Amino acid sequence: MRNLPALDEILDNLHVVSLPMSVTFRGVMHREAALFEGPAGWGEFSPFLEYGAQEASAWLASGIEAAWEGFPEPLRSQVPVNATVPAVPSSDVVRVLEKYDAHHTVKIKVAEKGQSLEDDVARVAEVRRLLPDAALRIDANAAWSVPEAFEALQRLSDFELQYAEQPVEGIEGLARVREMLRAAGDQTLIAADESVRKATDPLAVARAGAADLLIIKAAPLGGVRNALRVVAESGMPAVVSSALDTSVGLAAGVALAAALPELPYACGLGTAALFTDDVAAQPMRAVGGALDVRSVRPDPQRLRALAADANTTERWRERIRAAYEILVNNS
Ligand SMILES: O=C(O)CCC(=O)c1ccccc1C(=O)O
Ligand SMILES: [Mg+2]
Repeated sequence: MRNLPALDEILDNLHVVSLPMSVTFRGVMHREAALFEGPAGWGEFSPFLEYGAQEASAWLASGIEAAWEGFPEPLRSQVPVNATVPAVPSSDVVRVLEKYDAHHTVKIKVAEKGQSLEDDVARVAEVRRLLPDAALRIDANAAWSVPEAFEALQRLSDFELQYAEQPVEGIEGLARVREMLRAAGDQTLIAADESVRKATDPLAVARAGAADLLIIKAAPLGGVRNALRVVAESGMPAVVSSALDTSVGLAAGVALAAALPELPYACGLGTAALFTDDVAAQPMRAVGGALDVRSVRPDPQRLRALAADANTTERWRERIRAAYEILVNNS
């Protein structure tokens, strides 16, 4: 990436925070993130704890873009967002939906470890019962096998899903599920997420024709400009999403959604609703099911109140050093 700041410019002004959540997501009740300020604004570095330095380096490039370059010109002033329902028991669906102020589009997590297809069907059925007119999508995070995905999507087709996100692992898997559905007369759209953001080549899915849609996230794709390039080169419809970011990271997602020539789907940028506290005085919270396109700066008092402990902070500083090393070697 161009204009890499010095490592100390990032580390000297680093704020590591731990945000409390009101519902478990990816098995955790807290989300850790490192935030830093540069001449263009604030950037976020929040790769998940199990990610290695190579994968994390794209997230650092994204934070550096936000803080040192800023974002491209927006083409719209608001972006629609979906509500996200984690893999909760169906009896908790009402409580989760109440956290969102609008429900035109809902993404439901499925295929969680330790749960059954019946749990997923019950959760989706409950959302559909409560919201007969909403657009519903599911996300399996690559957890089904091909036969499991085929069975699950056939069972779920009664609920008229807008699309199914990463039902199985891998580009071939996606292509196979899609073919099996089409052969059975099922037109459910398939979206690729992990096969874009964790792939060495984010365009391989598009080239293989393995999916109908791409899920596009600023941080794992190395920033807003890189993500825009992936969408343009793919020639595919894109859905902008995020990764349980703080409001600083969500602002990058919003900037990406705002700069895309076409935005045919509501964005997965509504997850600030799942936190009980956030770094900004005015968090990136949707109003009327949409987010305003704007910059976010953390509130110093909130940064102090949400600061992670010394060990956690040192662990994040070390992750930044390792990720930075990779960016330097690639530049
Ligand atoms: O897209 C959304 O609605 C919210 C974001 C989301 O689901 C997510 C959040 C953290 C990590 C992975 C994912 C994912 O899309 O797989
Ligand atoms: Mg996903």
